[in-house]
Amino acid sequence: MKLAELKAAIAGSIIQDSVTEEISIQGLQIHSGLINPGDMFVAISGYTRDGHEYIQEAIERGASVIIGEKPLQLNVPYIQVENSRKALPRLAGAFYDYPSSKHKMIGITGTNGKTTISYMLRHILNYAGISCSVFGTISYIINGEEYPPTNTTPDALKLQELLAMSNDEYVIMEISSHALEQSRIDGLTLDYALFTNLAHDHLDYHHTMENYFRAKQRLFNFLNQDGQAIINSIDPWGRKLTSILKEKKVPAKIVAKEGKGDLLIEELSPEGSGFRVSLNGKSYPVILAFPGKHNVYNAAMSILTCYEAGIPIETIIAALDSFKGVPGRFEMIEHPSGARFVVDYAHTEDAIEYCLNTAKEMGAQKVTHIFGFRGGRDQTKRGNMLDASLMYSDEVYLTIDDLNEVPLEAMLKDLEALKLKTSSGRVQVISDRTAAIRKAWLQAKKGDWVLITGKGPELYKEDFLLPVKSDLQALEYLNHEFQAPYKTGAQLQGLFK
Ligand SMILES: CC(=O)N[C@H]1[C@@H](OP(=O)(O)OP(=O)(O)OC[C@H]2O[C@@H](n3ccc(=O)[nH]c3=O)[C@H](O)[C@@H]2O)O[C@H](CO)[C@@H](O)[C@@H]1O[C@H](C)C(=O)N[C@@H](C)C(=O)N[C@H](CCC(=O)O)C(=O)O
Ligand SMILES: Nc1ncnc2c1ncn2[C@@H]1O[C@H](COP(=O)(O)OP(=O)(O)OP(=O)(O)O)[C@@H](O)[C@H]1O
Repeated sequence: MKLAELKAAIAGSIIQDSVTEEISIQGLQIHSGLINPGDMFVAISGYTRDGHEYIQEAIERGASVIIGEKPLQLNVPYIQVENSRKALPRLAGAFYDYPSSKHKMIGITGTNGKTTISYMLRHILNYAGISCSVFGTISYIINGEEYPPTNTTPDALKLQELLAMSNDEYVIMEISSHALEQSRIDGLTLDYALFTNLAHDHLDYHHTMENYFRAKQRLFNFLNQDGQAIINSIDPWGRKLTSILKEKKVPAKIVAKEGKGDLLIEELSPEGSGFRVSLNGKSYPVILAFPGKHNVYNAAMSILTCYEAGIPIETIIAALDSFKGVPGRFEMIEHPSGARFVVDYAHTEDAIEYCLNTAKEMGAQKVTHIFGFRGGRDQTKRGNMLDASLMYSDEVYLTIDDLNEVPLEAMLKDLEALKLKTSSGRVQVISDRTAAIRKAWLQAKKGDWVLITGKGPELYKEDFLLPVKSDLQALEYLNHEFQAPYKTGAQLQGLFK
């Protein structure tokens, strides 16, 4: 691509431009280590590092043009812009020929439910014969192929590259508040923008709930002219957003339980697997083999979005009937005794409440909750998460999700301090996550439910006692070992010491 075309995309934000000759740009990169000869390198001042410090490496690797935001004299063509992070989506959009315009775009934001809704939407669209890509926390699915994700929302460069790769009609994107703050989706226009809910999370980054909410609101600036907001107004922040959008005259459709709404949830069965929705004055029964009231709300958001996209309601309901669930979200495993083990990705107070409450409503007689925290991230939510856990469980094993470079001793000290604060006598700190799972496995009896939350399908970053890499693998391992006929109880005890 010609440099002139890329410069046109950032015209207005150029401060200094030493390049007069026409240059052909082979590729665009933000990481110096990925530069090939003839590429443009965009230096970004980051949160942990400064991309400008890697310009020399980029030049050595053959970068032909550098974009940055500092006044520099270089021996290669250099363009100084006001803000490199904001210039990046414009450059990337132009480089990949504005690929979002070739797709119907659905963006989903909110603290919880984004992944679940994106999987439900994909399932319904596919059922209706419509192809779609998904970019989110679990994976990037494009043209039917799965790719490991970098971030929940990819950076602006990766995002445009993925959009260009996709031949799918629809693209469903989870859009994190970080992405909205960091201009990752600048330049996109959305056909549908969904808001699920807001709960205490990521305050290490946003500091206050109001800031966090403001970041989420930005999503609705990306709606195209005919675009449609879809809001879960069962959530109080959703109701607040509805009023804000109304004032701004942004067209919004509303999911509600009672009162006014474009889709009303009626007659919710206690554990949530069966419910009715009312839409356009008609009432429809929906069967969802994926438990939890929270998943009813997710299904309602998906139904309304697909309905707005023109899929017949009968098709949508038939599709949901065969929806099997989402990896690591309320995944149930039966213990040989008949006890239930559940692996779930809950990592906020409200998600814990929903999950534990679902177990109660499904008949749990005793609930053991195994959960932990990620080192270095929002620590202000920990106490509330433990309170929520104690409200709905009989026994809590506090453990770790991953250390994230925090020393184990420091993490254990925090866990012990939390335990002391509760003074409930129902909390045990077990630093090794798999030891906690094993303890619960050995004690489980019919009627017991054990919920293991926080990691979902994610792989462990630490090495634990059991030779496994995830919560689900730990359960498979225990199931296998304890059913293997040639091992005596004593041998097994030895194995796990
Ligand atoms: C705090 C944060 O959000 N950081 C994000 C940010 O990183 P950054 O730009 O500050 O990167 P940096 O490491 O400081 O480096 C600065 C620049 O130097 C460049 N560099 C660096 C090293 C080198 O050798 N050469 C080089 O050129 C880098 O490519 C970068 O351009 O921009 C990067 C590109 O978009 C993101 O990958 C990165 O996400 C980090 C990994 C992260 O953990 N982010 C989390 C907080 C996040 O974004 N999470 C949300 C989901 C939240 C949720 O709902 O659960 C998400 O969307 O994933
Ligand atoms: N609508 C909802 N309301 C509250 N909690 C929910 C809702 N949907 C899912 N959850 C809980 O949140 C967890 C994460 O769900 P999901 O992965 O769908 O959310 P997410 O927004 O994609 O989260 P993340 O961005 O952290 O990946 C689930 O395992 C469940 O415990």
